[in-house]
Amino acid sequence: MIQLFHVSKTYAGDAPALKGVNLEIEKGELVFLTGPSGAGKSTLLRLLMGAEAPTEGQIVIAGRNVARIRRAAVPYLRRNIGVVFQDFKLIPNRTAVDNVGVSLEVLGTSRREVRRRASEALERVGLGHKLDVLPERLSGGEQQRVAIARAVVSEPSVLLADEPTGNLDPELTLEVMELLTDMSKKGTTVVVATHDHALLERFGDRVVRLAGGVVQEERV
Ligand SMILES: Nc1ncnc2c1ncn2[C@@H]1O[C@H](COP(=O)(O)OP(=O)(O)OP(=O)(O)O)[C@@H](O)[C@H]1O
Repeated sequence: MIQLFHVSKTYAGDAPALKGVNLEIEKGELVFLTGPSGAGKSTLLRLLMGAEAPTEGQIVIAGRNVARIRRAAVPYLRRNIGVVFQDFKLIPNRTAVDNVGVSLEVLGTSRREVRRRASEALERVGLGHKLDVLPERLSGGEQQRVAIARAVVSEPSVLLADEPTGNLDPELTLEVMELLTDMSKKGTTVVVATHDHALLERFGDRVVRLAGGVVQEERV
């Protein structure tokens, strides 16, 4: 599902953030990306989502080369790759269902269809009873689940998450991880960057450790 061939990324004037990374991730795998601060985890996720291009190498997602980002590839990436970040920023004056619908609206889906699919996505994350609630009335874990629903509403084949449980207490962390595990079991390829060793111990089928931009160790 995801293949990286000799991928390097150098920001102007700096030492490389990634150096010759080779990686293959199968459909439905749940992969943790870990390593010390500055190791290149976020850089790797940004390359996968097409937010940046690698300096060298090829990145193939679902058979499509995304390394050379052209405008034409952006809608394809939006549909096929869902993204969740630690500072997931919901729109404060829009309800849960409207927050989730945003990514469909930009794809030109009709209003009725947006509502139907956004409601379904919220049901999947256990928030079917909070469709019309504003973010400020939701707990931290519920807000994070809305962000996950927003990331998966277009049924992407790949879900990328950067420290998705960084702001959550242990109980909510568990809740979010169980949700991500469940999605991978249903066929979504999930890549999670995290520093949290407890998560790796408990959920990590596969751990890719980065240090200084190089893949150091892999546990499968
Ligand atoms: N936009 C940028 N411009 C210049 N250098 C950058 C940029 N983004 C990242 N870097 C550099 O690339 C290297 C890797 O950073 P990256 O954010 O990928 O690490 P990380 O493993 O995600 O770290 P953390 O765990 O702290 O989030 C660092 O040396 C960082 O300073």
